[in-house]
Amino acid sequence: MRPADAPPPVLGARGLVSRRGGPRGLAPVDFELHAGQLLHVRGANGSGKTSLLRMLAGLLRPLAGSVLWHGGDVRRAPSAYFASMAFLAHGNGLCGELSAAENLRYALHVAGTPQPEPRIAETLRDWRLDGCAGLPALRLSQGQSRRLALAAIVLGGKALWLLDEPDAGLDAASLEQLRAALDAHLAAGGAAVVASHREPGTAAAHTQTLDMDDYADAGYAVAVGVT
Ligand SMILES: Nc1ncnc2c1ncn2[C@@H]1O[C@H](COP(=O)(O)OP(=O)(O)OP(=O)(O)O)[C@@H](O)[C@H]1O
Repeated sequence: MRPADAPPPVLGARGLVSRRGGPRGLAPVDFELHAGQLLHVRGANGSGKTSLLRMLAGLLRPLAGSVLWHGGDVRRAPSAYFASMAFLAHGNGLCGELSAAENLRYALHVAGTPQPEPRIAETLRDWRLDGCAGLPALRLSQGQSRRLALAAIVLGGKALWLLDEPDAGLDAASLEQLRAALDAHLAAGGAAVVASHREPGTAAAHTQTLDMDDYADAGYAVAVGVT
């Protein structure tokens, strides 16, 4: 049980039910995520991982339940929540005609987190995109596009990352870059929800697991891991 003076979780789901359900129907999801923690959402294709992330991102209205941000229902103070959150969907949200560097600047501007040019150049280097910074995004490979979208999330510096299969299409070096970015984000007090068929590779002490298959079998959600 949490001590009375402990801060509430940064993110929580209480009885959250997707109107899409999974293969076994509708079951409520509950979890609590504190600063410095990552929730790994795993499960079979169609088990509801994307639907859960879309509900957390405010893009899919739940059938029941609520999303809590610092203990308060996000519907009561949506601006504070959306200003603190970055969502990476299956698509990368790139503009094909703009160059990789222009896409990065544009994404940061739209997120309200513009960054100085040296930091943009440094991040492009970190993600091994400096060689294609001037290329139109439509010429980027699948993995390069994913890396660019991830670079925007990292550089944006939001407190909460919601990442739907961020590792899709990434090579070994980029997977390592993603793991390091997640570690740094958690170490800085950030939180993340990551849907993936792979283990995120973050320290066990900072990682919870929500298995959508278990919850589909049992009829309710289970979150295990750190307390
Ligand atoms: N746009 C939609 N309209 C209606 N049902 C949908 C829609 N998108 C997904 N579903 C259904 O919702 C359920 C959960 O799908 P979801 O995409 O959340 O699963 P997932 O666990 O992310 O799968 P995957 O691992 O294949 O990405 C599935 O039964 C799917 O058919």
